[in-house]
Amino acid sequence: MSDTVIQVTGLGKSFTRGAKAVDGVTLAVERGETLGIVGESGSGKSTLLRMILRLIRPSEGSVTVEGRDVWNAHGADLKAVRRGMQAIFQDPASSFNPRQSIGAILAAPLQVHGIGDERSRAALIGATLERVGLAASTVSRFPHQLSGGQRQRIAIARAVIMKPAVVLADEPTSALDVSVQAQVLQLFRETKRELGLTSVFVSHNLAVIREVSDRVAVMRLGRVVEIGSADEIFTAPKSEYTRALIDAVPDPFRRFRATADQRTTP
Ligand SMILES: Nc1ncnc2c1ncn2[C@@H]1O[C@H](COP(=O)(O)OP(=O)(O)OP(=O)(O)O)[C@@H](O)[C@H]1O
Repeated sequence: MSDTVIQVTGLGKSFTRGAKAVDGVTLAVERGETLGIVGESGSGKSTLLRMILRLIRPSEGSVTVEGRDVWNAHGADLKAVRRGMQAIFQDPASSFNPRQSIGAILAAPLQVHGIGDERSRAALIGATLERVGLAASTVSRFPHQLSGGQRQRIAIARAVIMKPAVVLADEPTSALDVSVQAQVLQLFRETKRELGLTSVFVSHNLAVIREVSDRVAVMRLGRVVEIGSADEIFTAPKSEYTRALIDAVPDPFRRFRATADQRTTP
């Protein structure tokens, strides 16, 4: 049975100058799945994600999350929308207050939403740090004292501590070294599975998208040119554009494509 968590319908955005950044996008994300959004720089991935997140107001179309109209919610509904949807961005250094300890950074959303008392919040923060592979003593540290990978672990902790239904990630590993990137992606996947989260994951990096996605939407010039299971997209892309994107990736993927071609050749 389908259980749609995010429904995007006819979503578009025109900035004052230039062509439409996002142009008539319709898609659905089912409970527990990760939809990867891939495409070249400027294809509209971040704008689409930010419209879902209620950060950029759409010029047209609608977004519902768990049945709530994100852009027309008020009062308790709006609070539920905000709480139910958390984000992870590329560079947490810029989204963390450098003067706040990690403990304060993780406590802030709980305080804003009036969750728990000081004691239960401290326990939850400790457990969440453990979940993301960091020592409980990290609470007394500051963002600049952590590595890029550790900061992204904090970003994941800050997102999941709210027990959201949905996590939206925009290039969360793009600023990290490849080996650290792999660890953070693995943590993202594990956390997502354990908590049953629904997610949308934006990246220009096909290898990253393949690693995390159940389904993949390929964007070009503000539109979705192709959407399908990760396997379909990577082994049997329907659109010429997707094929060209995959072929443009060096080595491992070219080999991968070659194998797929052999499989489809009688
Ligand atoms: N605030 C803004 N004002 C004007 N134009 C914008 C704004 N934000 C984005 N754009 C334009 O909208 C288009 C889509 O940008 P967007 O950042 O969504 O693409 P993207 O696929 O996420 O690219 P990247 O990977 O480089 O972030 C681009 O042409 C961009 O220049």
